[in-house]
Amino acid sequence: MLADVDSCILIALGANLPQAGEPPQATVRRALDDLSAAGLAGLRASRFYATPCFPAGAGPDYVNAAAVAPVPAGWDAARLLGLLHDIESRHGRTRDTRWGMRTLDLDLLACGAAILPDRATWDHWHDLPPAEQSRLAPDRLILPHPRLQDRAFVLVPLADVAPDWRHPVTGRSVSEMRDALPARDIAEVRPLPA
Ligand SMILES: Nc1nc2c(c(=O)[nH]1)N=C(CO)CN2
Repeated sequence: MLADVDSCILIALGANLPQAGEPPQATVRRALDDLSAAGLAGLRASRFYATPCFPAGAGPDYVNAAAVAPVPAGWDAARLLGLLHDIESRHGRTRDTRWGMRTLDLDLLACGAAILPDRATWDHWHDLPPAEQSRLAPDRLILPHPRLQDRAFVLVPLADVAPDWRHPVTGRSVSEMRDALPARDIAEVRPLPA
């Protein structure tokens, strides 16, 4: 268990298209290595999971994982987001592909207990439809991620590495948010053999 989950970043990883002849699982593994090599010392990764594409039928099954790492000294959320975008592009991610198809998707879920851009805006934005959120914050610097509490393919892996992290707005822990999801959603998130 990490000493202080409040000073950690939480990252969600997902991929459902092969990249350079390698299956999604290999891309996710490389992305984790890239994150460590780029300065996220002490990064810890979840197990890998096979998950049905959301929305249903929009593409092949995903491989999803999550990672947690202490925020490196002097780094802010914008620098972290820049790094995630860099690693996505290195692994063939283009920003115009269809929503259900990704060679690699790295989402910054949270940066410690930061609420960005600020509490009042977060309260307003997080209730908006996802398309409207993306329009208002194209760089996705709404933190915590507005859909963090909704998705089993995010919360099940995240509970492997940060079950006790608490959402700074709602006060709910990762394991509480996971347990609030429909059992059927959780059952669909299947651990892959190591
Ligand atoms: N199961 C699953 N479905 C998705 C995912 C994902 O990571 N996992 N990411 C998406 C685009 O961000 C769209 N749909």
